[in-house]
Amino acid sequence: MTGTTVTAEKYHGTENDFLVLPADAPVPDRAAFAKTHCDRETGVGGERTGADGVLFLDLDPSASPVRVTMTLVQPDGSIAEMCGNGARVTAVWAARATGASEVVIETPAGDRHAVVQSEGVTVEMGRPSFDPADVPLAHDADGPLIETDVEGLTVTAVNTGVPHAVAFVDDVDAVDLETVAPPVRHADVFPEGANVTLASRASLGDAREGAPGAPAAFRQRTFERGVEGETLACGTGAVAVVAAAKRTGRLDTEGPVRVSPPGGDLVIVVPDDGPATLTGPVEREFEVDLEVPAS
Ligand SMILES: N[C@@H](CCC[C@H](N)C(=O)O)C(=O)O
Repeated sequence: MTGTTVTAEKYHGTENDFLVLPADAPVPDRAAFAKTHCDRETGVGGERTGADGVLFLDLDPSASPVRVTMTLVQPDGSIAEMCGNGARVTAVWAARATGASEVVIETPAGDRHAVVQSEGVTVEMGRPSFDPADVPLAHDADGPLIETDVEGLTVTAVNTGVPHAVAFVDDVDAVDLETVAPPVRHADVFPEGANVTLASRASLGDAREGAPGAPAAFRQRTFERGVEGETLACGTGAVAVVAAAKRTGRLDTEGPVRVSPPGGDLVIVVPDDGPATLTGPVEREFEVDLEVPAS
């Protein structure tokens, strides 16, 4: 350790939790910073020790709408192309800094438009793609991967900013995700790896008190690449559930769908021909001074 500290903020979106730092914070080795402070046993303190990643945010308040470049450094030091819950956190962070309710978030997966309202933050998530080149799938894959066995799990592969292998099961809680997911996450068919997302139908009666109403509902669990474990929510995963449900004939709607990971409730819209949206709550937890590891 150098003895240098930086002030970070801790946020979560439906319990997918992140440290947030301005991009010009003096952190020469971002991967080392994320590995140190995201560790679930020895990382940053708080209600839950550690975090699911560090968001380095570069704000341009003079743009109209304001723009933020979002870089998510994950607990293993990798950089994710997109993060739905991280984008919601980014939008709230930018709104607090500028007073703006509309924010454009620049990500490696493209620009994402976000709107911050008291009832939740909505992020435009782009169009889900099943195209093998977009997921991406291995070059010898002969078409999209739809309801296909991969390492014992029947999955549908879709890119919603990052790759997801979605498996529909009777009960997400009955699956030992930490055992089932790693072979799929590392399967040869996914040359860049994949997040592994489980989904099962939920009845509307399962809605938590105060949850936004929606005509169809799924429960969701996701094992995330980069975290290398289950997170309490995954926004790109929630969009992947709805996109895969439509693609496999389980759902036929352009309207809102409630998707409930363990950390809360999200509302997803996947139009037949247009960008998906993700809506959900964001909370700012605290501010903390953290040591910067030597580079
Ligand atoms: N939690 C995120 C997804 C973050 C990226 C993922 N771990 C990957 O590497 O693909 C979300 O809310 O979308």
